[in-house]
Amino acid sequence: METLQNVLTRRSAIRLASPAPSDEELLRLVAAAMTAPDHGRLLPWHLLTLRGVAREKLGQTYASCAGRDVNLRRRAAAKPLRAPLLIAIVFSPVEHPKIPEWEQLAATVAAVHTLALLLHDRGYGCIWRTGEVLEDEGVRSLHEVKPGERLLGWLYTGTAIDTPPSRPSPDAQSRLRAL
Ligand SMILES: Cc1cc2nc3c(=O)[nH]c(=O)nc-3n(C[C@H](O)[C@H](O)[C@H](O)COP(=O)(O)O)c2cc1C
Repeated sequence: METLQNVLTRRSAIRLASPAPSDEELLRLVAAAMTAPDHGRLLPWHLLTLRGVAREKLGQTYASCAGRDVNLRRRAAAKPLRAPLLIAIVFSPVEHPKIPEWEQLAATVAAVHTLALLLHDRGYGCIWRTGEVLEDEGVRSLHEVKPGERLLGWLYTGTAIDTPPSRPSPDAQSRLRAL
């Protein structure tokens, strides 16, 4: 796909079904996403894939965050099952004399968005999902998030079921001016 076309047609996909990329295909895409700009080449992030039972485990952890109400717990447990593959994003900033944490976060987001564009290029859909559960100790521990690291959410990944509603064209002029 031509780059401009890729960027213009990428959308967050809310409803996702199989197929999702295999581990092998995903590894190739992650290798390509690692070329995103990254001051100092610190690669201050890693990804975790959750498929099948791992998604169910995450659902159970969500349910325990949802309180006692059975319906709320059931709904929470089903959330990670909305896509065949969840790619968890873990931010691992390092102490660096010249590269502050915000730059490391920027590099991480650049890599994640590059991955989203590459998934789109391969015909897959995804959506970056976050929420209060990111701070939950059970969720952090399931993802083996260490002190000083931060779980940034998940790329829910698969094949988009719906055509997304159109979005307004961005008003680029309001965001770009000469000094
Ligand atoms: C850091 C980040 C977190 C996001 N978290 C959520 C989320 O929790 N739930 C959700 O529905 N969308 C989430 N999104 C997706 C945005 O809602 C989506 O990108 C936005 O609505 C624009 O839609 P588009 O990607 O189709 O252009 C997130 C996006 C980013 C970049």
